[in-house]
Amino acid sequence: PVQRIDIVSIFPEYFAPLGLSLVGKAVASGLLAVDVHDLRDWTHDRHRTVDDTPYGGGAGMVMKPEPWGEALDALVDPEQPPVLVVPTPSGVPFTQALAHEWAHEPRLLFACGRYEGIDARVMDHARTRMQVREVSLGDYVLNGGEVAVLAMVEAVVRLIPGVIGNPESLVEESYAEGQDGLLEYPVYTKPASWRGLEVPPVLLSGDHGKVDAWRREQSLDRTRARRPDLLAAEGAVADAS
Ligand SMILES: Nc1c(O)cccc1[N+](=O)[O-]
Repeated sequence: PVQRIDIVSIFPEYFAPLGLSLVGKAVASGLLAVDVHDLRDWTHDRHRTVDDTPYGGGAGMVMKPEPWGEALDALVDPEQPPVLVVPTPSGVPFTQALAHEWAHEPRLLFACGRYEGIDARVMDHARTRMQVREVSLGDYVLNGGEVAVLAMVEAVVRLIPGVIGNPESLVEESYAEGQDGLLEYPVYTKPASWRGLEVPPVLLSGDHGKVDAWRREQSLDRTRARRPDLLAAEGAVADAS
């Protein structure tokens, strides 16, 4: 499983929360090392410049290749190169399957770029010495990759055996799926009545068959309403079988 995660960003303070969460516990228990680096440590000019205007024109700024090249030179061990993960809106979708895949990698290096992106030659050059994964968390505009890296690091680290107390190996688990690719059903706990709102009586019936049936119906209703795309995939499987 993952033993070492490096994160490079011009906002290293963004990753302070990692020390609090389950990631912090995993690091404290020696399960893995997580190191955050300031990209500007690999600049040499007075203003510690990391970006410049785009060739070909256009708005915004692009991250210069030199600092990234030097950062990767410093952080990549040729004997055990990491998977380089670059969050970008132009990436392939990040999925639970990818989280599982990366949880098996001994080393991961997350490169946080600004929205307009990192000079493409950085990824091209990196591909000569490590696997490079350009991934997107979703189709919305962020100002940089830091938020995406926080999400991806959590998704990956929680899968490492021993991190959330699950001694077994990387158990295959679905993402939002309650069962069979459907969304989770609604959940309830005490009190049975709250502000005039009652817990669905079936859940208090003690009839596990009825509870299971009710939950499946709820999952189906929710999936139809919120994620018809999952049903299409489900349907496709049904058709194929
Ligand atoms: N969407 C977005 C962005 O706008 C900037 C950096 C990373 C991402 N992303 O991973 O989805």
